Amino acid sequence: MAGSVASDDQKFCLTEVLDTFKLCLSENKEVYLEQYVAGWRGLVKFLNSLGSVFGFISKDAVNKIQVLVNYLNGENGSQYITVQSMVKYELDNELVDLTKRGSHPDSGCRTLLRLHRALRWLELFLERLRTSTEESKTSVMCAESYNESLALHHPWVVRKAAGMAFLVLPGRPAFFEVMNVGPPEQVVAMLGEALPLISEVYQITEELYAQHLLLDLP
Ligand SMILES: CCCCCCCCCCCCC/C=C/[C@@H](O)[C@H](COP(=O)(O)O)NC(=O)CCCCCCCCCCCCCCC
Repeated sequence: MAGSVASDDQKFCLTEVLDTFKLCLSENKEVYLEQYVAGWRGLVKFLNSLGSVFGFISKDAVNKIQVLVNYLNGENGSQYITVQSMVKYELDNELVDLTKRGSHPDSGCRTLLRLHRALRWLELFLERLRTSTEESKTSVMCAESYNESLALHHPWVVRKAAGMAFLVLPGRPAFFEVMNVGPPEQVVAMLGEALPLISEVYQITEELYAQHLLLDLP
């Protein structure tokens, strides 16, 4: 729809954001960095619309998005078209700190890894939302998803702050409202379509990182 592209600030619709992740996959199953980053941008916008308590989370996400955008727009941008090409380029040219942060503290590989771990949180959370009932609490679904994913990589103080932020998440009805997808049945249907793609992007990245022993980059 032309209208939805024209204005960036119009009412948020989560369907469009999740659709961005569909565009991430190339024919031979490589992950386009530009679309991946665009997906995260949309999610951050959504997060911001939930209130300023989430500011410390969106700020970190924005920083990481910016690091990747800078690579994409930089002089070696053509090496950053896909996550696969980025990994190859950075490893071949020794641009990644593998054991301890040193001369390459903000490599594309380590930066993307943080978002990749957050994508797992998203997958778990959306699956819980999809199968939730009217009685389900967003704060609980969010905390459970976080504990199973990102929390495993966060120090105590970050886990504590995150846990406190989750408590002020809007309840399920208001949350669905902000998603702006339509009635609950439509939300469930949309999530059912979006989740397999998010999952695939996650899986492909996970395997790539595992293959190159990059899953614990500092
Ligand atoms: C809907 C509620 C959203 C809750 C978001 C859950 C994720 C909680 C993450 C808490 C991160 C706290 C900020 C600090 C992070 C950093 O320490 C840490 C490590 O980085 P470093 O190695 O460079 O130090 N950074 C990270 O792990 C990256 C975090 C990126 C989080 C992005 C979250 C975007 C959330 C988008 C919400 C969209 C929800 C849509 C659902 C319908």
